[in-house]
Amino acid sequence: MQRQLFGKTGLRIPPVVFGSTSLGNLFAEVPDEAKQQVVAEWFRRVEAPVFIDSAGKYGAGMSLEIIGRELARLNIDPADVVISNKLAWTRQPLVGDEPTFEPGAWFGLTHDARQEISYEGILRCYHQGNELLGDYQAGLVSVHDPDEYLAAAVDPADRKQRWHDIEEAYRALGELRSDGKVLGVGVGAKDWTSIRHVCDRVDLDWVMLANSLTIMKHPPELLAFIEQLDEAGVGILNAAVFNAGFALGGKFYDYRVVTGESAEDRELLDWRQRFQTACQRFDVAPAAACLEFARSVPGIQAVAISSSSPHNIARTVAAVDGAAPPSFWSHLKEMHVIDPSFPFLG
Ligand SMILES: NC(=O)C1=CN([C@@H]2O[C@H](COP(=O)(O)OP(=O)(O)OC[C@H]3O[C@@H](n4cnc5c(N)ncnc54)[C@H](O)[C@@H]3O)[C@@H](O)[C@H]2O)C=CC1
Ligand SMILES: Cc1ncc2c(c1O)C(=O)OC2
Repeated sequence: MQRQLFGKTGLRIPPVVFGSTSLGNLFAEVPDEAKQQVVAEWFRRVEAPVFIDSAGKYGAGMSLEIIGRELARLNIDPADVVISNKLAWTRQPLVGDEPTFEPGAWFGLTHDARQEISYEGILRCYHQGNELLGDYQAGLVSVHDPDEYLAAAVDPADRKQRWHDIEEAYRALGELRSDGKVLGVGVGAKDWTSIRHVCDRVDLDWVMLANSLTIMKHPPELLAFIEQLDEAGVGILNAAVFNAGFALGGKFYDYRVVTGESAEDRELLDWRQRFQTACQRFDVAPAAACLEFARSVPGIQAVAISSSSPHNIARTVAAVDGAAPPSFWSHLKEMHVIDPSFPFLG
């Protein structure tokens, strides 16, 4: 498993990094036992230092808390782990029965979360994250989902204010970097055009794309942006490369349920059918195809995968080093399962 230099962070990272939404009960309450096994599997399947992606939002701090607890239980040396914490939400006491943020997404939470994007707010996210991590610390930090923060603007003046908040948050993160507290500053978002906007205004070391460059979706404009990032020496993590599980048969596509009722949904289901048929014909595991595709564009150093079950981690990690035959990729292009003009693979 070949490690690569990660943007301007100075870190050498493995081709697979571990996402941790499931430790925060995204879409389902995962038993604590399974979470313990998931963290242990990370260290069994990838040579240290292992790279973990988390966020204060994941389970309103639950994901960070469990990471800290399990690393300590496994006696992991802090030098053997890199934790990337996406900042924007702080843990708050739970008032009432249900958390108020992202209803329907998180299950079995003990806390609520509040969005805090500003100079002071982002520092609160950072410090609280390190408290939740206990003996460990975030070595990388980013602003989480600036796309959603901007999309919530009610008018142009509000949007301008929100950009100001984001820039102030980055001013604070830049200080953490120049003080030597963190190794790099980045961004994590599902709308890659918002990442491009941030890159135009802020000096980033790395970015995390989510739901954006996948076997299902790979617009040429994004490929051009990735090339630009690569030339500028900005690191790239590719996340949610199964489009939140949809490509593998899950019911969520980019974190919304596909019911099959709209024309768009029918197209998605039709795509999946054609993808699965091709995988069967060439005897390629769908997850392996998604992972190879997600790493095929130069400039991407790693994919972020998350798992609610400890059982598929070994398989997923093994798949990252595998390669499907070129004939499989040309077939996907011929069948328009992937864009025939995609310049890599096959
Ligand atoms: N805004 C941001 O910055 C975002 C960051 N992320 C990061 O990326 C990570 C991965 O995203 P996910 O939400 O997990 O989306 P994903 O596209 O990786 O899909 C995950 C789903 O696929 C399943 N799965 C994983 N490996 C499998 C296998 N080998 N066989 C069958 N099923 C398998 C998982 O159990 C889960 O249901 C997150 O944990 C997070 O760290 C994800 C989304 C947004
Ligand atoms: C809004 C939202 N939905 C799902 C996910 C994230 C997110 O920010 C994330 O970072 O990982 C999965």
